[in-house]
Amino acid sequence: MAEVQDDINVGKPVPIVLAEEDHQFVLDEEALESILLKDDIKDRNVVVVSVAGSYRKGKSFLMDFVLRYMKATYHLNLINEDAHWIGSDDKPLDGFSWRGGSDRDTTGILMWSEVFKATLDDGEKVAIVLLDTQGTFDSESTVKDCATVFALSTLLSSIQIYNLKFNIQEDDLQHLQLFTEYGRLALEDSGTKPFQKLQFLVRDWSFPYEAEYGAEGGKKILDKRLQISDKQHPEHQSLRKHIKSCFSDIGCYLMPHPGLNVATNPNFDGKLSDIEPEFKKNLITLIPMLLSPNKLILKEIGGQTIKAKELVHYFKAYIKLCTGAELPEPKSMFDTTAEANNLSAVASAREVYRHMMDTICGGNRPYLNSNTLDIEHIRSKDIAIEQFIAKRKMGGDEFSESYKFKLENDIDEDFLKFKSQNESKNVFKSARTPAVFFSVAVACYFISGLFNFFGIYSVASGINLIMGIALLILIIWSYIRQVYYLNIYYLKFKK
Ligand SMILES: Nc1nc2c(ncn2[C@@H]2O[C@H](COP(=O)(O)OP(=O)(O)OP(=O)(O)O)[C@@H](O)[C@H]2O)c(=O)[nH]1
Ligand SMILES: [Mg+2]
Repeated sequence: MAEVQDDINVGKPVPIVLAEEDHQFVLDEEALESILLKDDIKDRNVVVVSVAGSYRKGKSFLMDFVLRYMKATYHLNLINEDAHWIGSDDKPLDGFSWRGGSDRDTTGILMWSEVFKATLDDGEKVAIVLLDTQGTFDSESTVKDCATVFALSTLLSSIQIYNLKFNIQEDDLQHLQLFTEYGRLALEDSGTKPFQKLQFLVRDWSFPYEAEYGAEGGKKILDKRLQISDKQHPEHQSLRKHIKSCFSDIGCYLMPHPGLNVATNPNFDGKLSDIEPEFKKNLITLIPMLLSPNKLILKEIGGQTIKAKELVHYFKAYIKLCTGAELPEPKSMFDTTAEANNLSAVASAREVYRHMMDTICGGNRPYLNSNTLDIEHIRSKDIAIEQFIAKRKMGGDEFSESYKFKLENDIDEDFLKFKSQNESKNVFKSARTPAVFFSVAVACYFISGLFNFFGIYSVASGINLIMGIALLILIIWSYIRQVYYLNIYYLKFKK
């Protein structure tokens, strides 16, 4: 066993996606290439295992046991020695950095420097990559940060472990929906399920009398949580449909509590002797269940397996997409609700303005002089803005200030339309065009008469021609105007 333990010291966690101070994520291409473009790795198809979920819930701790399994199974070929991979009782746990305490530890995305080589049952030689990720919802990360890390790791992994504590709650599913939707936006729709295996992992499951620890119990709970029925609110139904449509395989495992030493002792260093035997027993079931050679899932994108060297390109492409301006910014539930409140208040206030102006200077109202129109505009605008301010909205005055500004702009835009509609009703102005052609025709008539009088018939007939053209244009102009107004009245009537 000492052999297994010592060998764990080979390899180290390498930050691949770095979290910068200004909430930007940067890919360390050199580090990524140094791991994935090794000669003996780059042409192998990859299996990518990642863990994600909220911060301080034992993700890195779990990945270190995964590492022990990987070392023993794929490095030392101890496949048949069942539980031996877990190591001796007195060895501290190391690998990906983990620790106690309430502040976040892991940031960005880390990749284990050693890629494990495995041979599948059909003889195919593959490479296994391990990722540990920054926890979501710590006090320093924005919703966008959380969505970026979660989406990236889901996009790039073939097995995503969704690490939860105590239970699968509705908000866990809502966050999963938000983050996977964000990831799905980055993908082109290929008509297939965009992601592969999602493994819910419920830590500190406290109700074994209801559903036993392990995958069987997990399935019971998962089926219950993801069940869709007609009695459910449509919001709950669509959430569940969304999750099911995103992953080709979804499983759940219920883990027992690891004991008070693990959870509360500041000097706990990961020794198995300090961990509850039930927890250890379940680690021995869980990890091979996901990662033994016959359980490995090759990473696929758009139905195609991916080689290690290609994974480098996907990392580059996805990070560019997730950090660029193309994707909409995911927001907190509060911001989203406050925004929706404010936008609907803007829309109804704008409607008030439009309605008032319509009754004053709408299509079927007579022409108003521009002074009166300006006064009516200011009056209607004031009433609309008062209504916007009076409407109850989430987010407070400061939040709604920018929406008030938007309302003012929208109203000013509407006013320009009302103004030009009003102008078109000005008989003097609208008669300007036909008047010009009419005058040309009358002038031509007299001038050609003059030339006829002096017997210069050729010039007179040229001028007659111009007169004819002017009259023709006049007729076409009146026809077009008539059709235009008939259309407007028809559309209004239809509304
Ligand atoms: N209650 C409980 N604590 C655990 C479990 N597994 C690990 N821990 C403890 O949880 C603490 C945090 O472990 P980490 O692995 O660093 O947690 P993390 O999720 O990686 O945290 P971040 O990197 O900050 O996101 C440590 O004190 C572990 O001893 C578990 O299953 N249950
Ligand atoms: Mg961690």
